[in-house]
Amino acid sequence: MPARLSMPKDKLKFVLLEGIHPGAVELLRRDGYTQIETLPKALTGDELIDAIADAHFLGIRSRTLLTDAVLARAPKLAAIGAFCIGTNQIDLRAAMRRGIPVFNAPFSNTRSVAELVLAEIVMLMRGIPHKNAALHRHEWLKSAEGSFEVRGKTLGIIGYGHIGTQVGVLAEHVGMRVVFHDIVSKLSLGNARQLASLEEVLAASDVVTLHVPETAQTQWMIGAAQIAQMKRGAHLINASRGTVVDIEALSAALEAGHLLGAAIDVFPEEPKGNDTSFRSPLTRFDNVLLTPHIGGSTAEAQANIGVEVAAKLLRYSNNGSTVSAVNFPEVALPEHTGRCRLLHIHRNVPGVMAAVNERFSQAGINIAAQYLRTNEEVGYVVIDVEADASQVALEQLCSVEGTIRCRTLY
Ligand SMILES: NC(=O)C1=CN([C@@H]2O[C@H](COP(=O)(O)OP(=O)(O)OC[C@H]3O[C@@H](n4cnc5c(N)ncnc54)[C@H](O)[C@@H]3O)[C@@H](O)[C@H]2O)C=CC1
Ligand SMILES: O=C(O)C(=O)COP(=O)(O)O
Repeated sequence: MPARLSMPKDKLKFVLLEGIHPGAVELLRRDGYTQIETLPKALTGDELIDAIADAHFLGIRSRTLLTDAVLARAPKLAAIGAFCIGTNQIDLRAAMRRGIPVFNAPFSNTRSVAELVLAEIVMLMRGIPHKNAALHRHEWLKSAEGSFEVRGKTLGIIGYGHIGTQVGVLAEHVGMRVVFHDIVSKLSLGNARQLASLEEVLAASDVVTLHVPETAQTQWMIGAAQIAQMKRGAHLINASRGTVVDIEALSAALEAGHLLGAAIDVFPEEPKGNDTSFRSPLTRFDNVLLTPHIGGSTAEAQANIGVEVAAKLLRYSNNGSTVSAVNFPEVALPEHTGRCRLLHIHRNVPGVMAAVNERFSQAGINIAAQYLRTNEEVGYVVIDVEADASQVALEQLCSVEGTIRCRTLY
């Protein structure tokens, strides 16, 4: 039996994990939603399953793993908000097949990451992490050895997307030369140059910074062989995903003095919250600047993300719009004042739309407007009918073969 949702706002439950900004809660409340549960950390296992068992909308950040098995335990889930950029923590295809659109904030924290990386470039080139650690141990290391200006040095950017391009622009402002590698041919900003391969960028750079998403291709893409291709005395920055760099290989290169330093913000395994301790082979190196995945954690970014993603969930809940969903056919919709709106998510197989229209016609329901978008696996059709036909229309829709999910908006 496909999921059928047709409820007033105060019956719809939002669960927001991982300390999502209060601005999101405020926006939802202002719109009339009252059932909003918030938690400051990520959940796993039974705790996660219990928390989302009766949720209609779920908000997470980078830490909550939503596998198909987890999604299967949330039968009422209508949409997911990733209050961050990365969506690798969600099985997007499984969510799509279950009729659940996923929304994120594709650039609300871009600038925050870029600023942090710029600061790290300067800190690393001056050997500050090492000198700072020494001073905390009462050791005075006044020396120019291993300390360089960034002006005239080469920055290599791997992944020249939203963040990579911003980093490049900021780095040029302090006089750096910028080269980059991307799997896609990209418009170079400023004087940045796209080189022919990853190897060329690694070999040319004094600092290499990673800004790729987590994919099958980027997993462990920087290992012993790639680090060996970097210049002796270069620095590595990773504020992308923890699985992009082989930490053992990085440790070995630091131990051997091949790399002079590193700044690492993301780790293969990260604590679920601030009440859990952090362990990494990198904690033993003074010349490694470690930060607890805070590239996007600024007041500005979090406030913007809170409002942006909450607004996308609201739009989907109130109006049915899936514009900017990362895993779903995108349907942009006008207001449906005075009418009833039906949302129907179905498997994209021949005959579904014919069956929908036939049933409406047989039941004498007049369709005021119809909007359809499909991708290779699912179709999303939104149908506006006169308000008094809503119940019959919903019955008809839900019984169409191929239906994944249907819902009414008033
Ligand atoms: N540390 C933190 O707090 C934050 C980390 N992030 C991470 O940064 C990543 C990048 O963010 P954006 O720049 O907004 O993403 P984006 O999608 O705008 O850019 C990613 C770029 O990487 C390229 N790329 C993909 N696979 C590649 C490969 N195998 N080799 C080379 N290039 C490849 C893409 O073509 C694209 O140009 C996010 O996916 C997220 O994982 C994002 C925000 C905050
Ligand atoms: O936006 C992203 O992809 C990030 O990595 C930031 O994650 P966070 O919201 O800090 O858990």
